[in-house]
Formats: sequence, structure tokens, C-alpha cells
Amino acid sequence: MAILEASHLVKRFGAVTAVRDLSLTVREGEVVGLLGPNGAGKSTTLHMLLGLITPDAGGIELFGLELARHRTEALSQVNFAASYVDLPGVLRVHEVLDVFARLYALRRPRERVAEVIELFELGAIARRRVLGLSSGQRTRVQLAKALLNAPRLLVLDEPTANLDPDAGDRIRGLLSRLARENGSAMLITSHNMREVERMCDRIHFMADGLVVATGSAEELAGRYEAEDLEEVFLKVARG
Ligand SMILES: Nc1ncnc2c1ncn2[C@@H]1O[C@H](COP(=O)(O)OP(=O)(O)OP(=O)(O)O)[C@@H](O)[C@H]1O
Repeated sequence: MAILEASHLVKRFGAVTAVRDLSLTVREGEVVGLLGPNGAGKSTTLHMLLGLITPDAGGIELFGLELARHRTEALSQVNFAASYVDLPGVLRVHEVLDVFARLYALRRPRERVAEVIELFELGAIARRRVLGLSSGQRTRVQLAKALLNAPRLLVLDEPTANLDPDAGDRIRGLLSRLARENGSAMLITSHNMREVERMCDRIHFMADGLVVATGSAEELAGRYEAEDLEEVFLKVARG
């Protein structure tokens, strides 16, 4: 079943067409990568899929519901994390999670907050203010917040940007485990090709506002006669 179906999306910012005629799907339980060079239109695409900005043309269906007409219901089953979205710095980690648990109107907010604190090993920093956390710790808090409502679709914009290799590796392992155990679908942007090879079942390659290639890392490597995804990326990006 398609968790997400976007068809023929267009988004312009003045004279710039950031996304032109973009279609993509994410199926149940799938981890899908959205790749492409800087300025290809990845973040703009994610922001349309999350209802943060409105497409100039095209349609978005989440769980079979048209986003434009069933916004609240569709988005209640989605969550998002990105390194560029700040958390309220003066709050303590557990307070941030409490606030979001209530915003999401969870039925058992306290229990769920305790669960994600354990899942992301946040116990030792739960009483610390967000302001003083390292970027790796902040990423874990961001992801814990994004998992609070047990989303059927988790959208991650460069989830491991700013992380050292060890922290990045731990987060990738945790996300892969979550996808396997919970069956939640994920849509991920990343500039780390090894990360995408490791995590993603399928990849949509974007260039200049369009999806120019779709397939698994192996399929794409075969199609582009490339050693690996890094080489595919260079071939796609350089036309
Ligand atoms: N709010 C905006 N106003 C004007 N132009 C914008 C806006 N948002 C994005 N753009 C432009 O749209 C194009 C696509 O940007 P977008 O951020 O979606 O690319 P991206 O693929 O996410 O890039 P990166 O890999 O650098 O994050 C770029 O040319 C960008 O300058």
C-alpha cells in the first residue's frame, strides 16, 4: 500500500522553479532516500509533503487521504526531524518531550515520553537544558520528539548532518531498527551516500526540481555502470 503518493508537484519561488513536475511514492514499511545536489529541490519537496508550504500544482496523498482536504487526519500520522529545526533551548529535554506529547494530544503522554527517553538513551540528559546539548545529543532529542506519535511516516531531512562518524553510525543503526521493528516508513534526504546505501530500500534521485532516476542502490549502480552510489551521484549531478 502507498503511504505517500505525490504526483506532478510544482513549486515556484518568484522566478525560481524549485520543483517541477515531481512524482514519488513511499510504500508501507519502506525506507526511501531522496537524493540530489544542493538546490535540487529536496527540502522544498519535503516541506510540501509535510503541508508546510503549498504546491503551485500537483497532488499529495498520505495514507490514501488527499492532504489538501484531510490535513489534520493525514498529518497526525506523520512526523519530521531536521537538524535545521531548533528545539526550545531554555526547556529541559523531558520538558520538550512533554510539550510535544501534549501538542500531539497523545493518550498516555507520560508513558510515551518515558518510552522514547529509553529508546534514544536520553535518561542521563533528560534534566539538562537543550541549549547546552551537543549536536549529537540534540539530534537524538529531535528524533525522540519525532517518534512520540509513533508516526506511520517519518520524514527526516539530513538526520545525521553535524554528527561525528560514531554518533552518525549509532543513529543510523537505531533508525534502521525502528523501521524494521515498527514497520514505519521513512523518507530521508542525505548527502552521505554510504548512509543511503545502508538504510534505504529505494532511492529517488532529484536534479533541477525533477526525479531523474528511481531504484535501489544496486539497481541504480547497474543502470549507471557505477561502482557505488557515490559514483551514481556524480554521474547524475554532472548530467
Ligand atoms: N523560500 C524560498 N525562497 C526562494 N527560493 C527558495 C526558497 N526555498 C528554496 N528556494 C530555492 O529553491 C531551490 C531548491 O532549494 P531546496 O532547498 O529545496 O534544495 P535542496 O535540494 O534541499 O538543497 P540542499 O541540498 O542544499 O539542502 C534553490 O534554488 C533554492 O534557492
